[in-house]
Order: sequence, then structure tokens, then C-alpha cells
Amino acid sequence: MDTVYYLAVGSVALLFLLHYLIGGGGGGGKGKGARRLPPSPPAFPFIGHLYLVKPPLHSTLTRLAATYGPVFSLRMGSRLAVIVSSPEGAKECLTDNDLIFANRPLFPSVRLVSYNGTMLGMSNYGAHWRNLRRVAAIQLLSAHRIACMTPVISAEVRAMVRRMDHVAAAAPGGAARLQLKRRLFELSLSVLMETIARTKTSRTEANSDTDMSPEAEEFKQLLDEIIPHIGRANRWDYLPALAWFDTSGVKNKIIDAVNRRDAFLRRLIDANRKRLQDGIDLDSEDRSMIAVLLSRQKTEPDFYTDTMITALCSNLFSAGTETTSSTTEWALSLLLNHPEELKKAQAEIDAVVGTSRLVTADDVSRLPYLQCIINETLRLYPPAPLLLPHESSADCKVGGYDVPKGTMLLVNVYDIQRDPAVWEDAGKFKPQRFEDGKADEKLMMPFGMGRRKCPGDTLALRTIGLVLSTLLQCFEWDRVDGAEIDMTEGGGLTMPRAVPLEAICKPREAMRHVLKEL
Ligand code: HEM
Repeated sequence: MDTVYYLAVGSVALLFLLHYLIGGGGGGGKGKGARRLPPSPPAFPFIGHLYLVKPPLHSTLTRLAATYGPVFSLRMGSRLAVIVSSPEGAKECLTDNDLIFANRPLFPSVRLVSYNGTMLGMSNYGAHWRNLRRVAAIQLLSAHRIACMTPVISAEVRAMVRRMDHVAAAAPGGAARLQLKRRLFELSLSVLMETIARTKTSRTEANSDTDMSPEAEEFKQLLDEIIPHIGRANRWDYLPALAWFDTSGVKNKIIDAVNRRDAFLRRLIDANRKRLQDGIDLDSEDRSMIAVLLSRQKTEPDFYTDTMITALCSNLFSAGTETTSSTTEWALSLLLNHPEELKKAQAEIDAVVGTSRLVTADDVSRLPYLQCIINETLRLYPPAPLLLPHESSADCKVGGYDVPKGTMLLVNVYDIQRDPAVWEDAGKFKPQRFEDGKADEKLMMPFGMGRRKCPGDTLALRTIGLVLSTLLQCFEWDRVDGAEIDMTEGGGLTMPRAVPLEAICKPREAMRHVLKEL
């Protein structure tokens, strides 16, 4: 199969060469003499720098920035990309030139998963995007909605802790070896399912102590099938002329997973439609987001189509689950490798909350050291290390270089937040660097910046704070066989751990009576 592929690449490269020779130029070629593009490594004809693009992409780009500087360019097949790895460059792109860089590149793979680029996170800047963003902000992510969601988050955290306590009680010595990611993913998904769709996961007596509900299992599986194909440099994403030589069948794999994802979401939408038809939830204050959108469908059917509702739910579920659960998993991993910090966090919770009740969402704002731990985790392991790709809608300048219209922008947040010129002991886990506003002047941007900044940051931080503090309050944590936790980063659009975290979890003696009441 690969022979066919390389033959095809060879033939098309030849065509491109001819195209150059007869004067057509390529990529940024028109008027190239007058342009000063950002520096870049040597490129091959046709594929450009694709040969350099190895996962995880943020690490490759960090290495290249060390040689080519904080603003450099790569030609990824047919697409010019500018990579920015300095706080100044990031600000220049996402504050001074924010409007110019507010578009998203529409790759063939993205087209497939985003309803042709109409999803909130993937659509270009404009009236459609503004409407979607307003709907998401008002119906799910506003301060008011998040306040309404807080009891749901608390209930899900309690349920997770109860299940973990049961598993520990049944394990030898009352300490269980747990894989955390699956439980944390389920929690994030359950919170979103309840608020977006007013649908509880279908846990029964029989599966009450498993680490994932059937719905979480199904949705996680779908994301695991879709996400790796989107963040990666698929040949056919960057070499669209070769779309029909998709020898590894990426396109069909994506289509299959997307169809199953849509069926999952349609079930939630249909259940809400039925409730509305039965006169349930018609006007209640805490109606689901889907119920609100379905009622609007009656008056504005052209905007609130079923596809729009499915796309928005899909976007919120996928944006809100992996990111939030990965951050908590990274935070626990860091704490397990730094037991003195773990003890310090537990001591703070004991001092502020005590051991006679569970920590609440309101307590979290009174736990400054816990906030420092979350900040430090997001600094070292930003779940979207390159943000989402942006695209320029007009010619502009970045770092004094010319950046043509249609260029993809990757902001290497991972590199920026580990810059040794800005952060002392940049690679080390030191939560205290955030104490007393000491790092306020430094650029932290795990949620991005400007118009396309993450609209879910408040919800994410609230969830992570409550989950992490509850896990620390209720359990003693230990490494499996005392071995150092492997901190290798995985690749993809998000930055998961390469190896899911496993840890030994044992209920804290002082919390036994509270756990018994859950
Ligand atoms: C720790 C958790 C999270 C992190 C680190 C995170 C980070 C990000 C980043 C970096 C972006 C892209 C910003 C850019 O392109 O400049 C983004 C976009 C987005 N995020 Fe989040 N996110 C998190 C949680 C959430 C949650 C809980 C939701 C909602 C349920 C959410 C919804 C979205 C949406 C809808 C977008 C697309 C915005 C747009 O393109 O206009 N995120 N997020």
C-alpha cells in the first residue's frame, strides 16, 4: 500500500516541480521576493516540513524553536504554519492581531468531525460563531449556570468518592490500586450530561462500583478513536491532492466514529424532545441546555436545527471531558512524585475544612495552596499545549516577519510556560511560585487568550478544584510499589499522560465516619 502512496507522492511532486518551472510558484511564492517569512528549516519539495512532524507535536516544535527562534514557520504539505513560542509573540498574535487570527483552519479531518466546520470550536470567526458562543455562554457556561451546576458537580464527586471507598474496602489491607483517568473522565461527562441533557448515566446495582458508567465508556471510546486523528499530521489533511490515497483508511475510521458519536447525542436530544412533548420541563428554571434549544427551534428553526444542537453538544462534551480529567490526573501524578506537597495540601484542607464534613465548592476558594497546585499543573501540563490551531484572515506581521493570509498559527503554550528566562527552575513542580500573587505578571495561557479563549475555564477550574480537594481530603495516596510516576506526555490534540495514572488509594482514618455517610 505504501508503495502506491509514495508513487503518488512522487508523481504529484513532479507536477508541482513543473508548476514551479513554468512560473506558477507555490505557497507563499507570489511576491515572495518582497516578503520576509519567519525562518524555517530546510524543506522537501511538495511535503515541505512534514518529515519533521513527529508526535508529540509540541515537543517537536519546542526543539525546533530552540534552533529557529520564537517565531518560525513550517510548510506542512500545502499549508504554511507559523509557530510562536514566546509570551511577546503570543500577545502579538492573540491581542494585537486577535481579530486577524480568529479563524480556524478547516482540515479534511476537522470537516468530518465538525459538521463541515460549523461547530463552535472549529468555525471561522463571524456571525455564526458569535451566535453559538453566546448560546454556549448563556445556556451553560455563565456564572449563573455554573452556580446552578455546582450541586450536580458535588453530587458526582460524592458518588465517585463513595465508589472508590467501596473498592478500597473490598481490597486487601483496605487499599485499592486504581486507575484514575477513567473515573475522572466519567465524572466530567456525567456533570455535562446532567446539565446539558438532564440525563443521568445508567448505573445500576450491578455496575454501581465500576470505574465507568456505560455512557462514559461509550463516549470515551469514541473520543479515543476520533482525537488522535485530528491533532496528528494526517497525510490527507496536509496533502489534500492525495485524499484518495488514504491508504491507512483514516477517513473511514473517522466517519465510523462520528456516526456513532452522533447516534449517542441523538439519543440525548430525542429524550429531551419527548420530555417537552409530554409537557415535562417546559418552563422550569433549571431546564437542560438541550430543552432550551429545542424550544427555540420552534421560533427560529433555521438557526436551532437538530444539526446545530448536536454539534454544540458534541463540542461541549469533547472540549470539557478530556481536558478537565487530564488536568486532575496530571495534578495527582505530580503530587504523588512530590509527597511533601501532597501533605501540605492535605494539611491546608484539614485546617480550613476539618475532617467532620466533606469539602464544598465554596471552601475551594479558601484553599490558596490548592489553587497554586492547580496553576502549577496547568503551567507544566497544559491540556491543549498548542491551543487549537488559528488561521489568519488577512496579511499581517508577527515578530517583524510577514505572515500571509491563510497561514495556520500554532501557539506553543507548553514552551512558553516552561521558558527558563521567565520561570526559575522552569521544569520543576513548585506550586509555591504562585503564592501571594508572585507570578501574576507572568503569562499563563492554558485556556488561550483573546476572542477564541476557552469559554469553559470557570467551569473547568471549579470542577478540578472540587475533585482534587475531595480526593486529597478523603484518601491517602501512594505510588504503586513505591515507583516514581512516569510523567511521559502522550500526543494528540490534547496532552494526555502516555501511561494512565495508577495509584494506591486508602481512605484516611480521620475521614472514615464522613465516608460512611455518603
Ligand atoms: C482544564 C480544562 C480546559 C482547558 C485547559 C481548556 C483549554 C482550551 C483551549 C486552549 C482552547 C482553545 C483556545 C484557542 O484556540 O485560543 C479551548 C477552546 C474551547 N473550550 Fe476549553 N478548556 C478546558 C475545559 C473546557 C470546558 C469544561 C468546556 C465546556 C464544557 C470547554 C469548552 C471549550 C470550547 C467550546 C472551546 C472553543 C472556543 C472557540 O473556538 O470559540 N473547555 N479550551
